[in-house]
Amino acid sequence: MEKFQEYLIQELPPTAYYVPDFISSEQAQYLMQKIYDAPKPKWTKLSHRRLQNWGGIPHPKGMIQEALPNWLEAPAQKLSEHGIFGSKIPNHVLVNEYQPGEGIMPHEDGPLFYPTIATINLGSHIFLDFYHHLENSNDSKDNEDGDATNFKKRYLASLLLEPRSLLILKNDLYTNYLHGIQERTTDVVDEKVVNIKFCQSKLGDVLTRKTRISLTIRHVPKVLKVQLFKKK
Ligand SMILES: O=C(O)CCC(=O)C(=O)O
Ligand SMILES: [Fe+2]
Repeated sequence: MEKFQEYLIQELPPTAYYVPDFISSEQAQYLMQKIYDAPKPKWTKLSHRRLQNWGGIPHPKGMIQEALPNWLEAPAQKLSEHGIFGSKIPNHVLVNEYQPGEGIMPHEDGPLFYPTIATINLGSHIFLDFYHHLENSNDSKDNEDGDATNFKKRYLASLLLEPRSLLILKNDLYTNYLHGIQERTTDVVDEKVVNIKFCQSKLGDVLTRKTRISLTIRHVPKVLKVQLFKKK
């Protein structure tokens, strides 16, 4: 992890690292091609994004593990060599695709995962927003305001995720805060974007979203050692 020390985001609770230009344009192109080469049924369409699940489906009783394809194994391996997952090797990758105007509700990633997530960003910028948990915000009683107002009050800060960057989230920020992506087609870079010094964009820029892909790389500790089909 020492390698990434210069990319620590001091303005957020521990711990976030934002590494610009983590992969080359060629590597980005290659990953995108592999993602779009996947057969159509590999995509799960949700109402505000679509996704590909690689490595198995995480489940409280344990994930029935499938080997990662080579094109995902390589970046997963590289990340574990950096010590991002302690001694663990990532065994799960969720690919998310967002069209402009799509996003993901504020949420936490939960107990099925080792509490670290590494995200490789492709295609377009996006803002990842962080929120306090209800019990940590100043006014925990105004639940009735409705979700939108509520989240406005609980909003903490954002990271601008530019294409080819790597984001690492762990510790308190992973466990005790929510993250989400607002459903917008443009984003204005303001002082709430706390990683701007690592970005190409500048304060005041208005950024138009294009199709964005994220590779969220994780370690699922609980796996079932079952073999459904005997290998010949
Ligand atoms: O697309 C992203 O960067 C965030 C996705 C996310 O939060 C998740 O898959 O849990
Ligand atoms: Fe998440």
